[in-house]
Amino acid sequence: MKIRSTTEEDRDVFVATVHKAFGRFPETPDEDGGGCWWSATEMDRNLLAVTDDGRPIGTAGSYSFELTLPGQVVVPAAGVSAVGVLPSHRRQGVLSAMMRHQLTDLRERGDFLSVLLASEPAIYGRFGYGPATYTGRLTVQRHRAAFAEPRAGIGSPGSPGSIEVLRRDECVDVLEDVYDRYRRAQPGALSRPPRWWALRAGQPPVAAAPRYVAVHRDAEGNANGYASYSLADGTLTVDETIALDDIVFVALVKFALGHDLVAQVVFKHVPHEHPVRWKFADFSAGEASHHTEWLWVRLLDVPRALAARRWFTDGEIVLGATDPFLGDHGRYLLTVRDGRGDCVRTEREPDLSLDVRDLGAIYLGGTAPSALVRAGHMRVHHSGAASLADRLFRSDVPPHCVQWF
Ligand SMILES: CC(=O)SCCNC(=O)CCNC(=O)[C@H](O)C(C)(C)COP(=O)(O)OP(=O)(O)OC[C@H]1O[C@@H](n2cnc3c(N)ncnc32)[C@H](O)[C@@H]1OP(=O)(O)O
Repeated sequence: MKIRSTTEEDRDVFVATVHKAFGRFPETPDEDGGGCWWSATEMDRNLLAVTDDGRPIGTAGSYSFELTLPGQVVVPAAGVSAVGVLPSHRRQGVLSAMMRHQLTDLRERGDFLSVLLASEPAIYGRFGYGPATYTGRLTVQRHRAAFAEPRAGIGSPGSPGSIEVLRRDECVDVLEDVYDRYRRAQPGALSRPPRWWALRAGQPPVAAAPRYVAVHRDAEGNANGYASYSLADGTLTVDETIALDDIVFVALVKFALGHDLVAQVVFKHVPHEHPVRWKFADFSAGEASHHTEWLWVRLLDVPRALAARRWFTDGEIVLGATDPFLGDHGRYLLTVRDGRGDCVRTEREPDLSLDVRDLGAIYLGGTAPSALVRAGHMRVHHSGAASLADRLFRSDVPPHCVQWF
């Protein structure tokens, strides 16, 4: 078996192989490639595993995304996707070989972070990825959806905005623009490169499936939020509610819950701790479900990654980090002053010892280090180390990602 990089000429064989691995059939693309999740794949970043006589048996791709870090820092991140090994060739180390090849390639390209969505959570920890953002659904029965008066008087119904209902195809430019402004301010969010919108790749509302979109505008008529939705059998399902502030978010939630001929509204991608649940007079009006990890993060260069994000508490910590898959072990001194982190290798004794996968999990501030200490995955070397790490690694805004890739 050998692993090789692909070019545009390999697109058909790459697409056929990944579909065979997933047991699915490639949809026939329409004229502009609409609706095919794989259409935006970047063939100069992909790998193909082939047998000695040249038959393809495995695939691994990566997109050139941007990721927003705590403190609204936007950095490049490789979005690993389209990973598959033919059912006839599994559990023989093909994926492990592709992961090693891919991580080495990404480092050589200068990437210091890679991210993915895992088809099964058991797969990627061994390769150094940890779950860093979480998502869930909020289902609200309309008859229970009375709103509480804001006790501080902020965000009351009179917010001077308007909503227009458009078909997805009538407002793609608006969606692209609002999403882009949203994701730059939201830790954990990924870019949706223009190519994704042009090719209608991914899932709705990027994919061209029929959708209505409630576009929210401010008093000057500038779009500052949207909710893309569909309605079937009395359930209105919102794919994503993207808002530039909380007042717009609530306006879109109210819009969805005000829709006639609807018994319940399912809001996808609303994390369980989202403040919108406090907006209901009955706290339990919104039923949280489908809580799951979403974006997995892998640090490819620990000092660069730690120096890239912003920090919200001054202090210093020594991390003893092991990277069993890439055989890279080290002690790192992180010093935070005025929001900036400086990270260097050190000989000092660690406060905390951890696997690089757990560093990926805590990196965006969405997983508390103390949870991983309590789970027995991180070792503290003195009694204050877990709370020190909790204070340091938290994010100003909880990380969240709605992008599917
Ligand atoms: C980011 C994405 O694209 S997610 C999509 C991932 N792809 C899929 O889910 C498609 C269907 N599945 C597959 O194609 C394959 O089963 C893969 C890609 C998940 C695994 O490929 P393989 O070549 O079989 O993996 P490989 O043999 O290298 O396994 C390495 C280790 O991971 C373990 N492993 C691999 N897949 C799984 C799994 N699904 N669940 C649990 N453990 C797994 C193996 O047991 C092995 O463990 P070991 O080192 O202790 O022996």
